[in-house]
Amino acid sequence: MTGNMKLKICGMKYQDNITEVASLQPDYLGFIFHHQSARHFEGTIPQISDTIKKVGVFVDESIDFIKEMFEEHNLDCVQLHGHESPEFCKQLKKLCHSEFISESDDEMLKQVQHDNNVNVIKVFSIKDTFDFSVLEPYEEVCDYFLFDTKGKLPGGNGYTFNWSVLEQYPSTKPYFLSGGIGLDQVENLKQFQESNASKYCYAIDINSKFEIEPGFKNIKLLKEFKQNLSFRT
Ligand SMILES: O=C(O)c1ccccc1NCC(=O)[C@H](O)[C@H](O)COP(=O)(O)O
Repeated sequence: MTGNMKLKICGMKYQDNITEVASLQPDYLGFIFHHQSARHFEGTIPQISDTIKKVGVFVDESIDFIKEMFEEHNLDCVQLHGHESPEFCKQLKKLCHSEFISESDDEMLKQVQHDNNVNVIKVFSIKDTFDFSVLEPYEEVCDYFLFDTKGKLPGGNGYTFNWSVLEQYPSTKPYFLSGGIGLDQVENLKQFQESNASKYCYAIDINSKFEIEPGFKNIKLLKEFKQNLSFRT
């Protein structure tokens, strides 16, 4: 079934480019807070539509650093690309824009904090096979899974994995499909969307295949991609 997925554009770096990409109305924009990445984000995120969720991408960072970036950039989601444990995700789930949830008895306060809570996206890298049992301890402590291609780098490797592995997906948790997705994958994506493997595929995540240079996105290619695949609004 086409037209039923959200779109995340990851690895945003430059102010004007962020504004231009945001005008295409993706559902998510990703900012990488990892110094070793060529897409490492510094500075201020310009004002963008409230309908676009801001995702902070982290690799084995401390809770304190994630919390600092979450507040400074008013992030909606935290994407964990390293070896973060289920316990770490559980701690992060408590993150919200007021403060960490206290053991308050005030139901109203709890509700407000709940609405402000971060969405945790835990990343797993796949090549040709994947042991899905590793997902089990994360089921209760994150909101989405993201499946990326295993490569030399923690992310942004620029090539796809064997999506048919996802036919064995044992969970009902919505997931992001990522890794090397470009215009050349449009036909494969349409086929994937028709297959059982995509039943819980919630969003498509794109990055390096739409760049003029690392972090600088090609608007023309992005428009073409959006036109070729209809996304859920
Ligand atoms: O893109 C990076 O440089 C990066 C570095 C470290 C951690 C994560 C990173 N990217 C996160 C993403 O969500 C990418 O969109 C994902 O890895 C797919 O990238 P690509 O293969 O280039 O489409």
